[in-house]
Amino acid sequence: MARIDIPRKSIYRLSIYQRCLGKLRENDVDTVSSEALAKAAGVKSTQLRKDLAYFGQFGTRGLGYSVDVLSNTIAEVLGQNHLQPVILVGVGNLGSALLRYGGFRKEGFDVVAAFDIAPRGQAALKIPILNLTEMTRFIRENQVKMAILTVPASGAQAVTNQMVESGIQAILNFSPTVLDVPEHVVVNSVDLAVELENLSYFIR
Ligand SMILES: NC(=O)c1ccc[n+]([C@@H]2O[C@H](COP(=O)([O-])OP(=O)(O)OC[C@H]3O[C@@H](n4cnc5c(N)ncnc54)[C@H](O)[C@@H]3O)[C@@H](O)[C@H]2O)c1
Repeated sequence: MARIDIPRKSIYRLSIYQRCLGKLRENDVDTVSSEALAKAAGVKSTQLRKDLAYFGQFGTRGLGYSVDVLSNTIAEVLGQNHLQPVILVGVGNLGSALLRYGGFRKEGFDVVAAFDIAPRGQAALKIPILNLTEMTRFIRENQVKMAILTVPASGAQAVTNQMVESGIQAILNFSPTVLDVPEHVVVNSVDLAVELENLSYFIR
């Protein structure tokens, strides 16, 4: 499957479809029409069909999609069939708040360790908080491919370089800086200020 040719927004929407399918599963619903699933996901049904067409032929005309088959396929595409190990770097206010959140595991992500230049023991966090000097060895030994970056902007690029050299291929970046990474590495940046700014436009 040529992942490269699939638009990133389609991959985002797969996660949204997967959440809707999860709710249908909880309610013991076996099949769903593309219109109903699209409506639940907040997209047009043409968009849904186009997104799913990247991954094969689903659904039967008039019958809709099998909730189980579609959900399992999306899980496979998104790599949710096994727990994905993730590390976090920068255990300050934001980093430790994220580490205290226990919900990533049920979404398929296992935050296995966190790193800091000045690690402080935080028993409540339940995972090892290690010195940054141990990061490369840890990533290689545990074949970690994903990282969450919550260091100050000044250190973000250097940490990123070290992560990428060690084998990290996907970074969820909270640092307010544009990261320079090689082509095979994907960065998703989150900036709550941008989101707030966008909302503030609509309340005028
Ligand atoms: N994207 C967002 O919406 C959003 C929201 C809040 C904060 N942030 C950003 O997240 C980052 C962290 O914010 P915070 O409030 O948690 O800061 P903080 O100062 O509380 O924590 C930063 C932590 O990173 C560690 N650190 C510093 N340099 C490091 C390095 N080179 N390698 C490893 N660890 C290092 C520090 O020891 C500290 O524990 C900042 O860049 C901030 O701007 C982003």
